[in-house]
Amino acid sequence: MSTIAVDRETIAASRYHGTGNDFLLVDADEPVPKRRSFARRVCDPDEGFGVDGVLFLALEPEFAPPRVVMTLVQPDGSVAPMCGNGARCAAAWAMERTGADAVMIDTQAGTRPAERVSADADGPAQIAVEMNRPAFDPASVPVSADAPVVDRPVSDVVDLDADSRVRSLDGDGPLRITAVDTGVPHVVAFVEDVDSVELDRFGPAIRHAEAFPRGTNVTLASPTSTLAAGSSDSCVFDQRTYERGVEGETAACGTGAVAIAAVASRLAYAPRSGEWELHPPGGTLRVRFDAHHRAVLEGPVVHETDHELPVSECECR
Ligand SMILES: N[C@@H](CCC[C@H](N)C(=O)O)C(=O)O
Repeated sequence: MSTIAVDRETIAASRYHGTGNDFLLVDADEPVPKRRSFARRVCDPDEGFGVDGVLFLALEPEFAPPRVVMTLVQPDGSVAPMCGNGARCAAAWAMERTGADAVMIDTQAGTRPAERVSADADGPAQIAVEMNRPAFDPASVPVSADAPVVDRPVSDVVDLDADSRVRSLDGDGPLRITAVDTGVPHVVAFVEDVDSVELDRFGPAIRHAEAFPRGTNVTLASPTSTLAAGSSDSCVFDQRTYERGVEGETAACGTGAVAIAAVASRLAYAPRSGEWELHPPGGTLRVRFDAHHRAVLEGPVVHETDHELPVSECECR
């Protein structure tokens, strides 16, 4: 095996989380030539930190606002083009280094402006990031179908066995799914109670369905009382997401939160304007759409710990 010489004994890394979706953040200047094996190692819950991914960040402070190039490498070594909570953590990291309250995040799914929306000394920073415009067309998701997968019976894409069957939101008939791209693909299903679903069985079946040639994240949503009342500009949903690349459920997913808002709006479960409040297990995320139908995702970011990782233990030479 070839060895790339590095003159450093340790790699600096910081652990952040956005609403419980946690990441190790590493400056792209750190000597990590083998990013996939590094990510597999440090994301491992036994040998590493058990985080949901590694964000390699290249800061470009000379611009106004400062820019940061973000690459997310996931626990399975795959690279995801976009990550809502990761982008919010990357923004906080860049803001700490530059003192700026606004930054631009360059992702593989486009450049995303981010800003600090509160500087409350007593609570976590609230960071908002402009997200991709949700797209339902088959080429964007992508879906191997001629027509968009919008409000289709789940049996159109996968044959779930009886134990994994979940009832639809109205409780009458099979589960219905909608596929949407929010920077990464999501399949959204509305159910009566997200906690009643065996997501560790239901998620992988859809995530690996042939209909999704690049795989998909699987997001469940159930409305809380605000939507049931049907009377508010603000809609509140419980959220659970099974993530591609993590191959498991995460405490929160930003692109999933935007996917819920986009699909709820498309299916007329919710008003097309106003603010959505999403409750994943890790906390609260907010989504709103601007005049150009671009989503803005907002929520807390916490800088948890700083680490010096021995190069020799990182499989990164
Ligand atoms: N947790 C993220 C999404 C990360 C990417 C996803 N796992 C994929 O591979 O598509 C978020 O907050 O958006």
